[in-house]
Amino acid sequence: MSIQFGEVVEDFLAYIMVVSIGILHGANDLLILSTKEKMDKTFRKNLVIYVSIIILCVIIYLFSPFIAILLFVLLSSYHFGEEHLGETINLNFLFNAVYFLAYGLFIFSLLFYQSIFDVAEIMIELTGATFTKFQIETTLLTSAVFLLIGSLYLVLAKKNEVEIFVKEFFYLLLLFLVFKTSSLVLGFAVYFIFWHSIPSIIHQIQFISGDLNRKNILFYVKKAMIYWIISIAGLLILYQLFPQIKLFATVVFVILFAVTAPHTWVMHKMKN
Ligand SMILES: CC1=C(/C=C/C(C)=C/C=C/C(C)=C/C=C/C=C(C)/C=C/C=C(C)/C=C/C2=C(C)CCCC2(C)C)C(C)(C)CCC1
Repeated sequence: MSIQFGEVVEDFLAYIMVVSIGILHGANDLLILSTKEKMDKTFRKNLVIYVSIIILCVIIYLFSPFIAILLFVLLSSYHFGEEHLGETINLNFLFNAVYFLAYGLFIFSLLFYQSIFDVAEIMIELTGATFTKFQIETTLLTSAVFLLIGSLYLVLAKKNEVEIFVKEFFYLLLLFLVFKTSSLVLGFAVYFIFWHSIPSIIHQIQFISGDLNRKNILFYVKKAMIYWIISIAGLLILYQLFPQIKLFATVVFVILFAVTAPHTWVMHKMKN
C-alpha cells in the first residue's frame, strides 16, 4: 500500500514536471526558427512545415504503431545526445550522429531495463506489443560499447579531455541510481527535465535574447504561452476522446511523440 501510495505521488510529481517545464521547452520552436532566419515572413511557412511533420508522424503511427514508437525512441535518443553533448563532441557528422544516438539509446535502455514491466504496460497500450528483455539488454550493451570506443578514440586522438568522460560517467551512475529507486515515469521525468529541458531552455534563451536574465526568461515564457496552452488542450482532449486509454502516461507519451520530430528538426537547425 505504501509503495503504491509512493508511486502515485511520484507519478503526480513527474506529470507536473513534464507538462510544465517539459512541454514549455519546445513551445518556442517557431520563434527560434524566425530568429535563425531573421525574417518574419517565414513564420507561416515554418508553421506549415512544423504541423505537416506532426501530421506525418500521426500517419506513420496509424499505419504501424510499433514502427512509429521505435522511430520515436531512435529520434529522441539522437536528440537527447545532441542536446547534452553537442557543445562538447564535434568530430564529424557521422561520428557525432552515432555517438549522440548511442548516448540516448544507453539512457533509454538503462531506464527500460529498470522498469521493464511498466514499460510493457505503456507500450501495449500504445502499440499492442512491447520490447523484449533481450532487445533491451542488447541495446544497453551495444550502446555502452559504442560510447566506450568513441570516448577512448576522442581521448587518444586528443580531441577531448579525459575529465569530460569521467564527469559523464558519474552522471550516468547517478542516473542509474535515480532510475533504480524511482517509478518509470518519475525516472524519465528527472532525466527529461533536469538533464534535457532546463539546459535546453537556457540555450534557447541565450539564442533568442543573448543573455540569461529575469527579463529574457519572462519574454521566453510569455512568447511560449499560446503554444503551451494549445498542447495542454490537445493532451486533455485526447484523454477525453479515447476513454479506452487507461494510463495517463500513455497520453503524455503520445503528445511527446507528436511534437518530438518537428522539435528535433528546429533544435538541429538552431545548433547548425
Ligand atoms: C510550436 C507549435 C506547437 C507547439 C509545440 C510544442 C509545445 C513543442 C514541444 C516539444 C516537446 C515537449 C518535445 C519533447 C520531446 C520529448 C522527447 C524526445 C521524449 C521522448 C520520450 C520517449 C522516447 C519515451 C519512451 C518511452 C518511455 C520512457 C516509457 C514507456 C515506453 C516509451 C517507449 C513510450 C503546436 C503543436 C501547438 C502548434 C504548432 C506550432
